Amino acid sequence: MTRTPVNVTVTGAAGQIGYALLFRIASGHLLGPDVPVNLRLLEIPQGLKAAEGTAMELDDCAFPLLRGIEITDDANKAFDGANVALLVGARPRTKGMERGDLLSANGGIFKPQGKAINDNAADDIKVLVVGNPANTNALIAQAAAPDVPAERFTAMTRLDHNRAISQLAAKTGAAVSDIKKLTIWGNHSATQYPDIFHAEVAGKNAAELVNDEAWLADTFIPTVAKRGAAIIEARGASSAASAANAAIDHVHTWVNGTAAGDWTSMGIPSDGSYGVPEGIISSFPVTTKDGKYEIVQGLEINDFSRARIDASVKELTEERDAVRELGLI
Ligand SMILES: NC(=O)c1ccc[n+]([C@@H]2O[C@H](COP(=O)([O-])OP(=O)(O)OC[C@H]3O[C@@H](n4cnc5c(N)ncnc54)[C@H](O)[C@@H]3O)[C@@H](O)[C@H]2O)c1
Ligand SMILES: O=C(O)C[C@H](O)C(=O)O
Repeated sequence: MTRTPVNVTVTGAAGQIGYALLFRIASGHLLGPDVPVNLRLLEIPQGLKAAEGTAMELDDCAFPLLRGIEITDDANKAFDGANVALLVGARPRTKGMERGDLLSANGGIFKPQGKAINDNAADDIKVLVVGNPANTNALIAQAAAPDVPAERFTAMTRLDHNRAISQLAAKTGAAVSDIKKLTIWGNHSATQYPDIFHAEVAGKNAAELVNDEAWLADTFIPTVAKRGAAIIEARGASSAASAANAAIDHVHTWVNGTAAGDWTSMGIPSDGSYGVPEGIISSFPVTTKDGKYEIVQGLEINDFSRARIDASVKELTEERDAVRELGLI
């Protein structure tokens, strides 16, 4: 049976994440090995020529699943009929710059893109915001798209989730595939809280196995939360291949489901669960099935976790208030 191609729009297609992302989408890693795709690449006018070069390379791969590529600087065209939108294009943080500084610079990008999604995308559109500050950019885009169900707007904390798995595997000597039920709470920023109290390492509770609160507080949490800055310091540019990989993981899991006995982390509009104010886009533990996600309920939150979740949520509410004052939501 021939499947109808899925329209996947990528903004910032000529950037470094775009370059690491597009080839994996076209080769079937985003949606599955039997799902054909049409790529729509949105760039600013200065980025169009480089996007055309990337499209030439995509052609040269002769990917069987890639049915078409369109390149444009017009958001209405880029999101026309889009089923999946990866909002990557933004101004990356550079050395010494705090993510809060990016709010106004990036707000101007995500409001019009949210409106273009509202007016043009397919009814089943799923949006992942990667461009920083990702959670609040997702909120801006979502607020500009009142006709799209709010839960379709998500922000990427999967890179943080993957980083935390890798650090925990290194500490315990376990394989990454043995680590389950890890959670990133809050903002994709240095205040995020990677939580191992419910995580399992080969079926054993991770926090009990590690049994080292000093390592948790002084090594694990800061290493995961500041990894983005450490990569900028080392590479002179923000993470690209690992970010693209996490974007692939996020959408693949959203569409294809979480494995039994595991969950993932996604930045999603809060429904008030775990005391996170309704409406802000915060990272939660979620399971996914049939293209929908649900927050994992009933987890006991200890005092150590509560203080850290609250701190990250406070930052998110401050970002929301700031963009509200700027008239962006
Ligand atoms: N959420 C995460 O985990 C995570 C991880 C890594 C990077 N990021 C963020 O992803 C974003 C992109 O990173 P990058 O390294 O690819 O940056 P980059 O500068 O290499 O590429 C960004 C691209 O976006 C384009 N662009 C800018 N404004 C645009 C607009 N209005 N419409 C369409 N395209 C536009 C630029 O022309 C450029 O080609 C940054 O904000 C970065 O901080 C997020
Ligand atoms: O913080 C950044 O700008 C870098 C990126 O979000 C990352 O986590 O690698």
